Amino acid sequence: MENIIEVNQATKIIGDKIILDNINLSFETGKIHGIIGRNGAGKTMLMKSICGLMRLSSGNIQVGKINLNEKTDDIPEDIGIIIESPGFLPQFSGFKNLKFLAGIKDLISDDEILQALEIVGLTHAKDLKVANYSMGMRQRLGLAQAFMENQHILILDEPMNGLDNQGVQDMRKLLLELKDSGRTIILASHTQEDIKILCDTVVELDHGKVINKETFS
Ligand SMILES: Nc1ncnc2c1ncn2[C@@H]1O[C@H](COP(=O)(O)OP(=O)(O)OP(=O)(O)O)[C@@H](O)[C@H]1O
Repeated sequence: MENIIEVNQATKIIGDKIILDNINLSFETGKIHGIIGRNGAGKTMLMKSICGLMRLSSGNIQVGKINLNEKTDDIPEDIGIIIESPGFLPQFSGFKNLKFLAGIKDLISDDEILQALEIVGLTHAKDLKVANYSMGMRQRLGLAQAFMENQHILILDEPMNGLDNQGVQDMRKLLLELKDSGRTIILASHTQEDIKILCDTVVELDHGKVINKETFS
């Protein structure tokens, strides 16, 4: 299998602080890749760099055909993202929120939005205001937003945050289904069990450095 993402000597310095320190990683297509590490290790910053939301100080990240380096402003199109809590407009329904977001790129139809809502189990709540969604429903809507335009890479920073036990089980099942549909998922988590159940590989960061890499399958 090919690697859909290659991180080469990626370094990020803010002020006098080294946030990412010469990171070299490759992420194989169609797998779930875990990123672990204590608070402040650099997980979110690495994910933001891969999405093109943060520019590297040196090194580069190849995402499909796009090369992200200290000079590029490109944002890879094929990436769906959950970083921090997904923000929605609470006064509008789940469907309207997705329609609004889909309207930015205008790539998908209402039917495709409805299909994404069905996959995450929100068909029954599609017309309910997001203000009345539970935390788990918002997380599901966040996931729908991340993959509804058929993005092949999903970057998910602690998507289980705030979910109850059932919500976590449902989210795990969804992530495995998305993997089975060919997506590549990068998942930051503080939960050992999520990593054990979901991930094919895991990388551990500490102080912006890779301190351990494992491949399970
Ligand atoms: N805008 C910023 N300016 C300067 N330093 C920052 C900025 N954002 C984050 N940092 C620092 O970068 C380091 C890595 O932060 P990051 O958010 O990637 O950690 P994390 O591994 O995701 O942690 P957590 O588990 O708490 O989410 C931390 O030391 C943090 O203080």
